[in-house]
Amino acid sequence: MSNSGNSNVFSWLNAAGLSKYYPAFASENIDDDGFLRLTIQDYNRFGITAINERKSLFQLIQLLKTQQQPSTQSSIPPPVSGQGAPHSAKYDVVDPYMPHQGDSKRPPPKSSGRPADAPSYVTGSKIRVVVRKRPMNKKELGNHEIDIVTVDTDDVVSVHEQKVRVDLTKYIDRHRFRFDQVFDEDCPNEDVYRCTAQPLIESVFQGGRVTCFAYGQTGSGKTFTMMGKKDNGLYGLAGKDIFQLLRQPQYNHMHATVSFFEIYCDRLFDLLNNRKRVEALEDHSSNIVIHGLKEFDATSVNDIIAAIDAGQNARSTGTTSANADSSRSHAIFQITLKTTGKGGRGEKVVGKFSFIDLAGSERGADTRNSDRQTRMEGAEINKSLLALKECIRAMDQQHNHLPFRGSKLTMVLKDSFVGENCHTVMIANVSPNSGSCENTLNTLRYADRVKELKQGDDKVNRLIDRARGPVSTKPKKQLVAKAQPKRLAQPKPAWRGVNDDDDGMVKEEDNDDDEYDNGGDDEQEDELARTHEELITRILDEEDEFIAAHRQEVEDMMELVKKEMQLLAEVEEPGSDVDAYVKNLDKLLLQKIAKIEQLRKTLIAFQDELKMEETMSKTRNKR
Ligand SMILES: Nc1ncnc2c1ncn2[C@@H]1O[C@H](COP(=O)(O)OP(=O)(O)OP(=O)(O)O)[C@@H](O)[C@H]1O
Repeated sequence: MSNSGNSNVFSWLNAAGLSKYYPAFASENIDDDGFLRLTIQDYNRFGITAINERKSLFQLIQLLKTQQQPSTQSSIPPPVSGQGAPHSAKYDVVDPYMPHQGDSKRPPPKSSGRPADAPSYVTGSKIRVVVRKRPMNKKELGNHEIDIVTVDTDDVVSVHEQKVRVDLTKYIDRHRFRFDQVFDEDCPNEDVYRCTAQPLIESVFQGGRVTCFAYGQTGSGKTFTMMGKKDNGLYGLAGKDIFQLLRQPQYNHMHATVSFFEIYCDRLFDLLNNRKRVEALEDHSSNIVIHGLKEFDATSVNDIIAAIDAGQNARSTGTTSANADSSRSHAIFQITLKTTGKGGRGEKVVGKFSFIDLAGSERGADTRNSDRQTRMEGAEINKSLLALKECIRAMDQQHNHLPFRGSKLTMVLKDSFVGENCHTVMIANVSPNSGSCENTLNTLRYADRVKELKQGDDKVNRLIDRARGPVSTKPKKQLVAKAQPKRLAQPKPAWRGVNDDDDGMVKEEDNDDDEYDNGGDDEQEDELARTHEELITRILDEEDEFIAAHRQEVEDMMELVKKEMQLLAEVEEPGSDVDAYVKNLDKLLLQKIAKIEQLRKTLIAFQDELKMEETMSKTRNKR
């Protein structure tokens, strides 16, 4: 087969107003003369019933155009997304576990064709991974970018990557991933909520810890999903259901509190208290307590909206320019249910719902940036996303040791990973435009990795066990770094993808051998990247220590200055002992010199680390 006709395909489809079908055409389908060779899948996809092996693109365009007419009484299903069921039915879920939900007329969810159609948390798994595609925006359409992401049946999402061969011919590399659920660009927040967070609300009243992450590149729709417009984001929708349940008599001994904080460069800032820095500390029972974090009582969804507005405002109007960009920090909004103690005393936490709007996933790749602050942010984001994946894995596989100390993000979420009644939902948001292809693939690979390790997947568990050896309480940095693709700082390599095969079947592709069988250059580069990222983490820790040492030095100096003033006052008294004055002053000056020298020594060591980091960054960029 030839692909010479393929270069014109896009312009033909574009001219016919059908450019969105372009990703569906693999180059192999086009003959020299512009005829298509259609597979059985294509027949199904386009609803072609006449068994004719060859069909001209023109004929196909006519067919597709006919299908697009709203008035057409055709029984042909829509060709690209939402095949089979009309869209409104596609995401509607009647959740048998939520009797308060009300609308019993809703049709059942579209079958995925897999045995377990019930939510995964009902079928035993503690994690559920879904993908949400956002619509193309005006800018992307204005730039004539193509929508390369299609949402297929059976919860499969496909990315049609445009590639060029060495002989400069173009072709499409199609990557397919299957998730628990995939939402297309027309799906409203309410449906995403109904299929992800809502079925877990009641478990929070039963002592559960539920965590809902929005993951994806900057601008892919994380905030849109979490916040929505007014109160139709996941935060607000969950709030509505929580308060509705709180009004029921069996829960009248409970009340809700909210807190909102962000993690920037491994440091915590309270978004409901002027972005004050707060600390995550481990108490004597190994619980993580966020010391100084403000919690506010919430009695209605309006309180939730007000808290979110205040927090978002604090996020975008922060005093430092660096962390003013929300895509560089993780935002954590928590609704905690507590028993109401007498006179406000003796409160006990019943359950907690945590929503996390994660930092832009592509920021983790910023470890090669020329600006040190950006490199630091990138390294911390990378570290936290890797640690998060490790913790979700450990939780789902019920490992005894949870590597929550791998980052502040996992540390503050410790209680959401341990215990029987913990559930996690990850919403991987993707942008549809061709310019975001690499980031979209990275997002899907990361999410795929989280999903792949769901409990019960014996084959994968075996792979992991082989790679891991004994379980440790620290994240396997070496393993993680080795698993990085050539662009090391990307959050996730293609451990396993689902690719198209000739027969059109979705096939699983194990790339596990590649993880451990890199070439020498790759290994060297991995090693360098790992050392570099470790150095960045160390610098961040040392920065805190240095600032603390400097503060201590200033306080000590003030003490010494006070003593000097005392000496001055004494020496100015008539008949003062000048020998004692000189002796004591000398002592004080020596102490001051010692303090300054000590601080300077620390400063020089810190400076050396910064220089080393700069050199490493340059070396990595040259490679
Ligand atoms: N499903 C959707 N439907 C309609 N518009 C959407 C959807 N998802 C995102 N958008 C729009 O796309 C833009 C980017 O979305 P959003 O700000 O949520 O991205 P983000 O991933 O949170 O980015 P950042 O990491 O910068 O915070 C916004 O203008 C938003 O309104």
